[in-house]
Amino acid sequence: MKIFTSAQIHELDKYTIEHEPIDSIDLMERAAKAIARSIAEEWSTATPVVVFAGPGNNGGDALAVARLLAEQGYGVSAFLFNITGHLSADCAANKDRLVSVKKIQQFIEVKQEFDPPHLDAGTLVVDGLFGSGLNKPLAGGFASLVKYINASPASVVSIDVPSGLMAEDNTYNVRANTIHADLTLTLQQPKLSFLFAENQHYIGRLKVLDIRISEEGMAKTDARYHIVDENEVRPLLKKRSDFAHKGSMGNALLVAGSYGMGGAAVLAARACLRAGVGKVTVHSPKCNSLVLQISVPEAVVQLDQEETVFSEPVDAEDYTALGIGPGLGQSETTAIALIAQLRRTQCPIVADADALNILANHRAWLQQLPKGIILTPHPKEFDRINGHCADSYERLSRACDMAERLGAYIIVKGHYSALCKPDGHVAFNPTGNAGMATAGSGDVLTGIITALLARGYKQADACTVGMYLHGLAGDIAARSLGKESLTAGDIINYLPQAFMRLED
Ligand SMILES: NC(=O)C1=CN([C@@H]2O[C@H](COP(=O)(O)OP(=O)(O)OC[C@H]3O[C@@H](n4cnc5c(N)ncnc54)[C@H](OP(=O)(O)O)[C@@H]3O)[C@@H](O)[C@H]2O)[C@@H](O)CC1
Ligand SMILES: [K+]
Repeated sequence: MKIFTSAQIHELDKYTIEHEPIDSIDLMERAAKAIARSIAEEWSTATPVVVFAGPGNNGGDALAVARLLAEQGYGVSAFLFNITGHLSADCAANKDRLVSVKKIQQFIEVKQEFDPPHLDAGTLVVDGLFGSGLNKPLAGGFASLVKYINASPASVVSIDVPSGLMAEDNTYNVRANTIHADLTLTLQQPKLSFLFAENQHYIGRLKVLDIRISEEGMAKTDARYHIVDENEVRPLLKKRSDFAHKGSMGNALLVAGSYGMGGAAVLAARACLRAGVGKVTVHSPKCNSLVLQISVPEAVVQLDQEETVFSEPVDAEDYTALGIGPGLGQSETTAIALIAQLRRTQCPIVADADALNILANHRAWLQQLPKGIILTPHPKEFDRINGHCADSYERLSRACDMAERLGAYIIVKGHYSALCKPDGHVAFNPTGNAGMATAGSGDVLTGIITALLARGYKQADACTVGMYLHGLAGDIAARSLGKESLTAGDIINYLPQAFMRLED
């Protein structure tokens, strides 16, 4: 699903009006009907409803919803904030329609002074102050109103966007002046800012309402961001030839593990095998010899000359992919071996965990990374490499810049892991759950992506399929085991079911 920016949504709105064709007031009515329907599904007509409408089309939606709910028998009070004396055309038209409906309990157009209504726990507030047209932080009376609503025990439904939240960049926004919704009914598609962890408590539950924005318009519009779905992943999966043998299914090299961190190498190797690779070799310090041989008998173990750390680059000529970093440690010996390994390796590479921490300690080396390298930082690792980011939007923007600058694929891991590609596009992964926030989960992802690269998937496809499978395996595991008890090993154990689901 493409994620359009506010400016693009505005254009698509116009495109739909011109090409469907439909009058803009009728498109608003379509949106309002979908919103009123969703409200009626959850709140009975016994619920007192207080609607707060702003001067733009978000307010227009809200006034139309007020009318529709009043017609259905709800007790509705509506407040329209017209401080500047200017309403959008469709907001003004809906004001007139609302006033002409005699069923509304109370309608007040606020021009100056405002005496807020009492909001108790049984009240439903419909927040239609601002949507995708918010262009600066809320201040003054609007900020006070938002704080008043947030402090009340009432339930809050936000139309399209919780008022005060920008649809994309909230880096310079005033977060205290943002509605905390229980439910956000967003139109057509989630907004970019909804995908960021720090915004979840403003949005509450999210429901996306289809208002039939022109399919043709959406297909024609290039979106920088999109959310991956199963239909995109299925055709990317490589079929196994009946004549496959282990030599034709990829030869992966994992450079992983140090003293006390042999488990990371084990997890990456097991995940790599479960992701369908023909052969895996694990290069690890001598101390991990036994643990690897016993835990992953399918893997070839290649021992470093050192007892406890990775110290010498490996000849990677015969391998079809390299995964490097899990449990590697950050000793200076390892750092030097790492950069030498990255420089001399010709096959596709995924670098994770301590490989990223080492790069963070030697930022000048970033320029020497081979083009097409895949980096898989979690937010803290990314900030270590790139410098502190104030929020997820800033981190995403910087990750995009870095991906373009280095010609790299950067997966910033999170609830919606974001794959930033060198061409500036970003793919968000929708699978996965909070149970996967557990040690070793990242090592498993590294193993999966290494396997896919080794099998011949292009970098972007290996990342997309790898993220999706990793999350899907975690989701299937969580259904059987619950989120609390989920371990990284469980993600590996459920990979077969994830593959089978996609191959169905
Ligand atoms: N395709 C779709 O998805 C459809 C979308 N629809 C709906 O349209 C909504 C977008 O409507 P919109 O463009 O009119 O913007 P909206 O959010 O109402 O605000 C604009 C007004 O707010 C003002 N303003 C801005 N910031 C401010 C601030 N900090 N403090 C004070 N004022 C501020 C701004 O004034 P300005 O600064 O421009 O003078 C302007 O007056 C969208 O969210 C959805 O609900 C549906 O109807 C149908 C199809
Ligand atoms: K809103």
